[in-house]
Amino acid sequence: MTKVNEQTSDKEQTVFHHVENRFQTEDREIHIVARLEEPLVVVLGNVLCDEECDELIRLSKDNMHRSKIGDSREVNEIRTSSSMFFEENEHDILSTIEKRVSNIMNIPAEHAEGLQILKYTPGQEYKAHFDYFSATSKASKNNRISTLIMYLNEVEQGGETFFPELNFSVSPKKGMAVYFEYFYTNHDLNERTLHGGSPVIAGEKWVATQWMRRQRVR
Ligand SMILES: O=C(O)CCC(=O)C(=O)O
Ligand SMILES: [Fe+2]
Repeated sequence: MTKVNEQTSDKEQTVFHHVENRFQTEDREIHIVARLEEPLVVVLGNVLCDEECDELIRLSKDNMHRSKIGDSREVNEIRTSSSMFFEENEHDILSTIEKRVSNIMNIPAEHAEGLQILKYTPGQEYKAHFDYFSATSKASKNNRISTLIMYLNEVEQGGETFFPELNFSVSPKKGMAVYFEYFYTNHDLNERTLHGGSPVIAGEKWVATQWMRRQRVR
């Protein structure tokens, strides 16, 4: 009993500081649709307008490559989708979105990796994984601390973002997003952010993923 009490009073610090049902970024009102407290997972609405979603897909369409993961950058069966990264501010629309995402995640844009676009066709998936790098990898010196996955289209069937340790999944909905963070001192909490993309059953699935690093990257 005492132990449980100790744990609740030692609630971990979070970076995401929005508590209202709706909050304002420089250019857009964002809606909080659902939240889980520890680890913090927040479902957000009204993150991108339809035109921004369409434009991100249009701009990346011709540059999609079979996804590579990890330090070795090898093609791996863990992720069967196609992907690409934008360079920072490569297009006007990116700087707008970059600022908004930085507001939402409450981390300066200098900590942001290039926005990643992922495309899944039927049968393609992203098996359960962590977004942070393992302590033994070079990249962990400036590790990722939080993720925002933005849904760019309506998926006919399948393609949920699932969190197996939390018994929780988010169905893709155009313009919405899911946020989570994993820099907690309690490593069990970080490990509970295990997540993946379920196989798409019908239609295509497009997402834009923003990862934030602990220190600046530019
Ligand atoms: O496609 C999804 O729902 C998950 C994507 C993901 O986990 C990632 O980009 O790190
Ligand atoms: Fe991920």
